[in-house]
Amino acid sequence: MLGQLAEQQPVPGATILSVKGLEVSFDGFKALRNLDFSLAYGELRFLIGPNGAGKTTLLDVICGKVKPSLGHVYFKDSIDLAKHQEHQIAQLGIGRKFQAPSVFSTLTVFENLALSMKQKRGLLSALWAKTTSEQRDRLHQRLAMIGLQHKAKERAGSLSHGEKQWLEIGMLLMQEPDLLLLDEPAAGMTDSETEKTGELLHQIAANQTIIVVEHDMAFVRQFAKTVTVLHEGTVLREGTMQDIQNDEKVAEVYLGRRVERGA
Ligand SMILES: Nc1ncnc2c1ncn2[C@@H]1O[C@H](COP(=O)(O)OP(=O)(O)OP(=O)(O)O)[C@@H](O)[C@H]1O
Repeated sequence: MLGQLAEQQPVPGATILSVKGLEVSFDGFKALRNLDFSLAYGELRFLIGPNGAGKTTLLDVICGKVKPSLGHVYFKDSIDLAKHQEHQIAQLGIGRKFQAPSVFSTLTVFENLALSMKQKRGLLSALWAKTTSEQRDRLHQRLAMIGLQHKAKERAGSLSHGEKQWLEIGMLLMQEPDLLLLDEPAAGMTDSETEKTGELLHQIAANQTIIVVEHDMAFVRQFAKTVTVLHEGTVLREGTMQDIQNDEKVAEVYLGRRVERGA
């Protein structure tokens, strides 16, 4: 059942995720309130907002970590995500990456990717099993995409922070998710790593849909097409970065709250 749903074909321009009237309550405190949000296949959507706006909570609801008290979250039209557990949602095609990179540091870059491949085998058998030529092709494609071909045989622990982040994105991609949820993917990166990360996100968005939670406004300005601004648990504004930058209400909620990089 889960597998069948996950294999539905994407319809270009159609909605992959639809959130309506979402409310999340933590001991009576409404972290999200009456939140509506929708996303089309192939979008690269940036989610911004001041501290405590509800960005992480929204991602937590989408990946099943937090359950809503009201409203609904539909994936690919008919899948009610609130009814599924976190591991089922991952199988349905939603991949989440948290801010800190988590890779197997004593394994090589290639082994980390191979372990993450979508497969029915367990972790250990996946490590020892021979990869097929089709699988090896996929692994090399991903290695090239994340720019780590030359480091395939190096231990992941020896990579720079930025490289570890790309490796983890590559590992997520090996699961072939339709929707990726990324939490501040460029945090702590050098300027050139940040640039490469933005380019990588655009490459990924050619085939998959991405939501990026981001605080770095210079990064958002450079790479975002559509931005959703959250404030006090609901959507304050949505539009192009230019619209958002010229919006008085957005300026007001940000004012004095954060020193922006490159602002
Ligand atoms: N498990 C929890 N229990 C109680 N309150 C929580 C919990 N998780 C989040 N909150 C509260 O919900 C609100 C939204 O938090 P959330 O982490 O989603 O915001 P955010 O926009 O991601 O903020 P930041 O940019 O600082 O990470 C905050 O006031 C936070 O303190």
